Amino acid sequence: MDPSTGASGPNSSSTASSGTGPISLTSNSIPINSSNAINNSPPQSGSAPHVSGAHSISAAQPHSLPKMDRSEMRKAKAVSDAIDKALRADKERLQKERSAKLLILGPSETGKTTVLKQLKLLYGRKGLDVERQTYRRVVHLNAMKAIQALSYGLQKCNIPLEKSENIVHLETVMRLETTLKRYSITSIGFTNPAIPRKITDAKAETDMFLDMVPAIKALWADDGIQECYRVGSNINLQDSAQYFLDSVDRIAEPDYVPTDDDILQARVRTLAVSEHYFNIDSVLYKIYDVGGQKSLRKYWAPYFDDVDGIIFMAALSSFDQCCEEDERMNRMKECVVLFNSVANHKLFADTAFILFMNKIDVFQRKLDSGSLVKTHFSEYDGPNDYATASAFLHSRFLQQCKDTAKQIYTHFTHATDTNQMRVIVVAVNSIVQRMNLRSSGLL
Ligand SMILES: Nc1nc2c(ncn2[C@@H]2O[C@H](COP(=O)(O)OP(=O)(O)OP(=O)(O)O)[C@@H](O)[C@H]2O)c(=O)[nH]1
Ligand SMILES: [Mg+2]
Repeated sequence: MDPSTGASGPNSSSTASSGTGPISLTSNSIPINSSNAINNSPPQSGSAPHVSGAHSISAAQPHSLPKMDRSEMRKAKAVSDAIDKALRADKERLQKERSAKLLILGPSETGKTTVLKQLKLLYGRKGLDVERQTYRRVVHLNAMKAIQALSYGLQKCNIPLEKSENIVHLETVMRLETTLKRYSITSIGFTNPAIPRKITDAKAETDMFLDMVPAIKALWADDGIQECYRVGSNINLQDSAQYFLDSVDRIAEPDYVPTDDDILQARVRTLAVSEHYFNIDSVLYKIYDVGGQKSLRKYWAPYFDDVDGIIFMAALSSFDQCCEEDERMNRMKECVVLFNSVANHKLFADTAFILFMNKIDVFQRKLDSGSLVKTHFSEYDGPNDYATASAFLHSRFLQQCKDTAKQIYTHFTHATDTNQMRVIVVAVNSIVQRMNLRSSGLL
């Protein structure tokens, strides 16, 4: 698959290519409630020269100027402070005028937090450095969960192990089930010091992982497990399974530090809505990442007011998966239902609506390994190739819009690919800005 660059248009789609040249965007990622949220932004044109002029009053005076007495100095200082204050207010007002609120919505595991990580990488001052060390344990847990899911999948799909001597490893992995359940990784457990120590004890997790390394390596090399990886679409396996299982030696190194790619591949379930600030092309974006599980969707509504843009994430690769919460429901069909309720929401009538058909790489891999779209969408009678099948699945979403004039901008995305996301974020920014100008009557 070789995605080609193209501008996205209303109710049409595009896939941005990797490797496009650098972009000239200034960037800032500012933590919530940060008092320097505005001050850290680049100065607005016209304000800086006045600020320096105002400050010169309290600096040492040149000899040629008449001397001021104390009361005159105080007055001058008061005037200077007042000018500073007015300039600050002006700067904040200008900043607010060039700001946008963006929600990232969609079901669980569609890649919402991954897009946010990319924004941190592309526009954050510290990239992913703040969380890098914490991800060490996440990576170890992800690798253990991956081999565990494959071991259970082996039984579910009735596939025998290639080497009988690996049975002992299979038993080791199965025995870990209850232990691993305790170590469920969520965005709350990830950051909340109030969570019981056992769950946040990174050393215990890493030790457990190191003990399991021989079992993980032996099982991952077994043809039975490999077969299960190829054919098991419903064994609850993370998309990053292969990435981490191929990297076991590297991530088991004593001085292992997660790379940016490791962090993008790592899976942490989001439980609480989080707010993030980014300065993209001099526009201050307030971006919300939400938890996509069904039980968490009731927490989305309070954020629906005054939204300038929505990125709705759908996983193209979920066409052959069932929902985690309800095994009888197809994941993509459930996603289409959710899309219907968001796209037709009355509060979003004038909101820029961007649909990310994500995980194109996993989708391609599934088609290549013989998973048939027709098996899950009986009305589909086209060939099982990327172009036709993705267009069909995309049309399921577009059909949901009751307002036929509503513009849905689609991108076919690979959210773990930073080069592709760099191009797509620029396109999203321009869509949101265009919609803003239009709704304020300036376009
Ligand atoms: N291969 C591949 N993996 C992806 C892609 N996008 C996201 N992932 C992986 O999918 C997993 C889930 O992604 P998240 O960003 O955590 O999903 P989410 O939508 O935030 O899920 P919730 O927080 O539960 O709502 C992670 O392991 C990501 O690395 C993609 O385009 N390709
Ligand atoms: Mg998330």
